[in-house]
Amino acid sequence: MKKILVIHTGGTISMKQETDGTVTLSAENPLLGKEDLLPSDIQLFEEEIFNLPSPHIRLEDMLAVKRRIDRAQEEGFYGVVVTHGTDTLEETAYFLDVTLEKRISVVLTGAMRSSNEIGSDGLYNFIRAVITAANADSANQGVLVVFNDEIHSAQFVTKTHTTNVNTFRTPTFGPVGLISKNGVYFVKEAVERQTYAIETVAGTVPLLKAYAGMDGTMFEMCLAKKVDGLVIEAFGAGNLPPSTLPAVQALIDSGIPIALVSRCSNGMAEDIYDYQGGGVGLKKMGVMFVKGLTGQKARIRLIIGINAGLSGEALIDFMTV
Ligand SMILES: NC(=O)C[C@H](N)C(=O)O
Repeated sequence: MKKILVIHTGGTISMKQETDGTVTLSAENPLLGKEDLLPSDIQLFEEEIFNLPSPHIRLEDMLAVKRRIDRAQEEGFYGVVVTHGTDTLEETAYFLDVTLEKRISVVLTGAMRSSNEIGSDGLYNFIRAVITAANADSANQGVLVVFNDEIHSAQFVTKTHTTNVNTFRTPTFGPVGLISKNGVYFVKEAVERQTYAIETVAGTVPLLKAYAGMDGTMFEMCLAKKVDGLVIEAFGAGNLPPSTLPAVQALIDSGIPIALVSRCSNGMAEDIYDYQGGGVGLKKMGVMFVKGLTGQKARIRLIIGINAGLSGEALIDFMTV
């Protein structure tokens, strides 16, 4: 028997549609008691640790999920499935990927259509996630996200569509595997990663997106608020308008770590352009170029780095791997 722990956290997968078309929290989780739909060698243990729409999920909640999975590893579970709202699912998945010293499979899933909507994807995704968690190859992968018969790594997956069931994509690198009618197939090996077992998630780390004509106002506000770190979604390969530079420099001078990603949905930020505001100058100023992560994941990473006590060169190494 393969014992799989299911941690329900809420989201559309556990919601229902009202007669007026609005979608709300359901008092009873519609996924409970579906073991009959699974292969007979899988035994489910389900816990509803919260029932939150995922815009309500905080870093503290992600830490609570991580701690429950730590215990599950000690309790001898074969794997863990986390059901979660899709809005912030990628952030929780990435948080777990960087903080869990993982020895068993960990799979996140959710739904785009609530439990009683026509074509609801919740139960289907749930069953496929459990089957993936029970697969022998899944433990060797990082934290996984299963949607619509695709398996994605937590590191690069992102929600790309507001309502489509095929919303979770991995833009630059593609999925790591798929679930067919007969089995689970991985086509990529997991990238070697170092994990950081943090105990706190303190700190204010805003995320700013660059736009044409941006000036230093938002950066000055961050300085005035004494933020603990900042993530910038810069243009293209990693560039900013010249008018932001004095404020960016002031933040760096006051010791606030700044990480930079691209606002493009494909590729990675690099120091290529050597004009005013270009990546070459930003890197020389001390801005950390993060490879391939979205802004929201770079923010999770910077908070983890800060709470792991990293600073200076160690923080740069952690952020720029
Ligand atoms: N599809 C979903 O789960 C979206 C919902 N707003 C949530 O994240 O909780």
